Amino acid sequence: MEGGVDYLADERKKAEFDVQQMKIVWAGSHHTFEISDRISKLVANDPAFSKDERTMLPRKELFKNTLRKASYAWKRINDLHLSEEEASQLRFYVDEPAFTDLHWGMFIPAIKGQGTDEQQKKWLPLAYKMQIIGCYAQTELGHGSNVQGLETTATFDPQTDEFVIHSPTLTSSKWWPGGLGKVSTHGVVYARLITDGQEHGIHGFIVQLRRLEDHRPLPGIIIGDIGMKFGNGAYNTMDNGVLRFDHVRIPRDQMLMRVSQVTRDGKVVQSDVPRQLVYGTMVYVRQTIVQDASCALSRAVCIATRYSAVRRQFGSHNGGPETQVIDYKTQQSRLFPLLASAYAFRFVGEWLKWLYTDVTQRLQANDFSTLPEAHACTAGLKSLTTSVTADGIEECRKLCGGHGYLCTSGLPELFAVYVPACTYEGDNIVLMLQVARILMKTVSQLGSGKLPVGTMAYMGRIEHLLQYRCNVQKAEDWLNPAIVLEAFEARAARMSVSCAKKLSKFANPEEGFAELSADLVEAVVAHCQLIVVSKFIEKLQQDIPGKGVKQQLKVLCGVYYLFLLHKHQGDFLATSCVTPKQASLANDQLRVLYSQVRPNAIALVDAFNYTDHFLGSILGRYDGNVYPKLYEAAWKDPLNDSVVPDGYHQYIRPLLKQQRSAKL
Ligand SMILES: CC/C=C\C/C=C\C/C=C\C/C=C\C/C=C\C/C=C\CCCCC(=O)SCCNC(=O)CCNC(=O)[C@H](O)C(C)(C)COP(=O)(O)OP(=O)(O)OC[C@H]1O[C@@H](n2cnc3c(N)ncnc32)[C@H](O)[C@@H]1OP(=O)(O)O
Ligand SMILES: Cc1cc2nc3c(=O)[nH]c(=O)nc-3n(C[C@H](O)[C@H](O)[C@H](O)COP(=O)(O)OP(=O)(O)OC[C@H]3O[C@@H](n4cnc5c(N)ncnc54)[C@H](O)[C@@H]3O)c2cc1C
Repeated sequence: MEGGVDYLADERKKAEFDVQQMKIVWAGSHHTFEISDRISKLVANDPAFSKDERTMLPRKELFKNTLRKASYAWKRINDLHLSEEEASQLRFYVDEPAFTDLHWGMFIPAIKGQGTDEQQKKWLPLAYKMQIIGCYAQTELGHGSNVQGLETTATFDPQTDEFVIHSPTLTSSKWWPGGLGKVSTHGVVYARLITDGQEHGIHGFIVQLRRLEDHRPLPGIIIGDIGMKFGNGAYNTMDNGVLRFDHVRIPRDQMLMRVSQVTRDGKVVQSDVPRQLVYGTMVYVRQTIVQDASCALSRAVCIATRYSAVRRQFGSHNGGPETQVIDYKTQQSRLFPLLASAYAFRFVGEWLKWLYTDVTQRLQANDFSTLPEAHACTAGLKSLTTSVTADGIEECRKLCGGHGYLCTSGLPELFAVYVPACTYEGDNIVLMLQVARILMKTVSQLGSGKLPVGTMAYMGRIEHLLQYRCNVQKAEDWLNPAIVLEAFEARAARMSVSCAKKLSKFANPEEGFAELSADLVEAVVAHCQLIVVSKFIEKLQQDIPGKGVKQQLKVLCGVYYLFLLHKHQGDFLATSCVTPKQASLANDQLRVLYSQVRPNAIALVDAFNYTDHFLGSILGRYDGNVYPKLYEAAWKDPLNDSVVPDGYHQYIRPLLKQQRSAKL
């Protein structure tokens, strides 16, 4: 803290709950809090992990710096004998996208999920020790969303017992895989399997890309980086790559064979495992992306909340201090729903992690029954949470006024790094449409006696939900979770049923689906919001220790669902789930809740336990010492290295001279 002064101390004194206990709720457990707290400080206190100049560095220097940090991080992980959990926290707090994300986050999970026991035994030890570095090479120049449209081929050659990996067209070039451009030695490459002239769909293959001796591409391989991406610094620390194969040969046992096997004589044998498991790595990563959304949103909210308490504009009485901008109701109505969303996404992310772990255990026991539920939840929640988070970061920038636009606010880089989350791991609309298919299938089966399960179980009460009338009579009734849940269930069910009815009028269901796709996406949003609301309410049913902690979470939960109700009141009114009067009462109650959040706002963002290093924001500093630090930082800009700028003699002086002579 600057000179020990805490400019936000008065704000911190207003807190009505035990912040330390809230930190544990946010972290998930004492255990995860302890690891996250220790590792974040370890990173923050190590100058080798400084990120001060990231937005100023030219690409080559930026990238080399990322390599240095990744290699140093690996050294620290080994020197300190960190566990897998600690190592992953260390990478997280280093806070710089790098090839290691894809190595640990996709390459290894792909081998674990789609490789046979022997393949895992052979490849995983090498990958765990980073003796090989891998990427996930699925997307191509011509196709990303449409995985079945990928063009790279893997043709089995029975003569040599090898696959021939080939890029037959320009559009079949692999394009986008992170870590591919300059670093990876290996990739899990997705390609169309061809044996004996017949196609057998998309499969994953482990392909060596670069020589381990000198890092040069293997014969037949062209490989490079795809170029600069959005923003300074930001995601440009990542070497997203392009890759082409010219008849590259790999041994047969490098096809990932858990889902299907190719025998020595070229026969394709399907195992009991459903073919969708080829998409399994994406399910895993989508689930981590939901958890990551709460991190990114909470970061932006932490910056905007602290700065809103520091910043004063207008409202001085008799020469007294001006009003803190956080006290403006408009500021609260934009900021507090995002604060509540950060907590909501945290809890739904926690639940999704549980769901994913449960599905994985079932898969190991050959129980595939919950795979569609896992697919629907990860796809839908990934879309919902990343869209809200990307928009939320931008809203936080606006909430910080002009200073939010400075790189030193941390918000521009956070936005630039985050916004591709709406696209990678499945374009958000494409994923919503996947959920729409599952919703429509569920509605169509309602009369058949097959009861919907999991997050679709509410559809089983369809008769009741179609008859439902909300009985809210006064604003406080909206604090009753049972009333809220039913209103959200009825809205989601009615929107789905309405789409299903319209769909049934089309002779060709695919045509109908395409025609109604915008309405379907709205129905999916309603369904996914219901999941988030219900998981927040479930969280509140747990035993949550700590003075005032549960009460604060109840307030945030109320803010979350009432804000949604207000924002989407068109849906609620059009489906007759609430009356105009009830919608207005919901908004009255929302204002009451905002005033309850206000004294706790700073403590609620302190509970994220972010170090100043991780936040990387002068506006979000823990001590609130914003102005002197902004002023100081301006002088560090390279443009201020000299009083007279480079180019003065060439461009400014002749201009000024010309104006002088024109006047004379
Ligand atoms: C990665 C980093 C992770 C951790 C790093 C560690 C530390 C860092 C710290 C924190 C980071 C935390 C989080 C991550 C943050 C950053 C991430 C960093 C980098 C990002 C990497 C991004 C990588 C990629 O983008 S990889 C490429 C992803 N590509 C896609 O997602 C493509 C999208 N398209 C598809 O999924 C499919 O093609 C489709 C589903 C749209 C269509 O498929 P198909 O043509 O087969 O069509 P359908 O007929 O519709 O479907 C057939 C049936 O299959 C079912 N289905 C579809 N998908 C799945 C699935 N995934 N699982 C199960 N089932 C599925 C479908 O329902 C149909 O079923 P039915 O019963 O027959 O009807
Ligand atoms: C930063 C970043 C990192 C990435 N990392 C990797 C990686 O490591 N490995 C990898 O393999 N890939 C990676 N990708 C690729 C990524 O997975 C794809 O870009 C993503 O899946 C979207 O596919 P697309 O680019 O084909 O989009 P497109 O499908 O071309 O989308 C373009 C537009 O068309 C719309 N659209 C497409 N299909 C439909 C439809 N059926 N109905 C309605 N609208 C539709 C979309 O909504 C979108 O608006 C990365 C991408 C980015 C941006």
